[in-house]
Amino acid sequence: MIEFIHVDKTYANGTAALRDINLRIEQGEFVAVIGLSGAGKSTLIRCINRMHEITGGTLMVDDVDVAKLKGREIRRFRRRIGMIFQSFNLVTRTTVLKNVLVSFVPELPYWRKWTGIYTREQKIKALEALDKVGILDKSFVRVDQLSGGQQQRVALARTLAQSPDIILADEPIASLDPVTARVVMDDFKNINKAMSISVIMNIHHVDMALEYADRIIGISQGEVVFDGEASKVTPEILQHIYGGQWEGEKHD
Ligand SMILES: Nc1ncnc2c1ncn2[C@@H]1O[C@H](COP(=O)(O)OP(=O)(O)OP(=O)(O)O)[C@@H](O)[C@H]1O
Repeated sequence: MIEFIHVDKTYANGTAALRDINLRIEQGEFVAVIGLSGAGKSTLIRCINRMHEITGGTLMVDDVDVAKLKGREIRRFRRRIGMIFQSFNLVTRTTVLKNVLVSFVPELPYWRKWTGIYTREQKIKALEALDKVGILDKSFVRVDQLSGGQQQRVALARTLAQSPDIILADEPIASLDPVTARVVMDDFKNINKAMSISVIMNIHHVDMALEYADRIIGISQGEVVFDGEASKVTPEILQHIYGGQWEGEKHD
């Protein structure tokens, strides 16, 4: 469970990105965070794994008070939380399998880190993760020979291999065409449902958010202005979230 209790985030330059956020996200939910550019979506997501520090309130992940973690505890805590970015963050000049195996590096003993020797179990786990996202046949292909959608699936497999409880996804389909975006969203949904991994996704494609997520959190100027089931979202609610600037989905 993720719980925001009166959470504020003010950046060093004085920008108040999050104001008095109160949220409770249960294990296994698929949540889409929507709102105008600059509303605070990315900040909200990145506070959960402490890529950003909150400046007020309390943020709990299960029984962990995230702000109180120190040094090695932060690294251990982050192992439970996968992060997917718009830009995939892969090493493109090496194979798919090696990119997934990288997720085990923090667990390796010192000497194995340098030699890059992974155990049989780790290799099997990596291949299983690639199978789950449907690209097992690409395991020995170099990442730079894959399409954008396939690369995002490698990133997803890398995250899955670390057996996370939560996946944070920061605009994961922003650079993909609509057909490929749908394939990647299907992967997220399958993983969410089959493995009960919570997915918290910051997404600009409102139609995709409404179709795939169970719950929508609408953010405007750092505040939660809507929190409810995706099926209950109306054009009026979207107008409210987007400050009257909602004109329907643009497909480009
Ligand atoms: N490192 C930073 N330092 C100062 N201000 C920041 C920083 N990162 C974000 N901000 C500001 O905080 C506010 C929220 O930004 P954030 O990136 O969370 O919005 P967002 O809704 O994710 O936007 P987008 O959809 O464009 O990614 C914005 O006003 C932004 O300019």
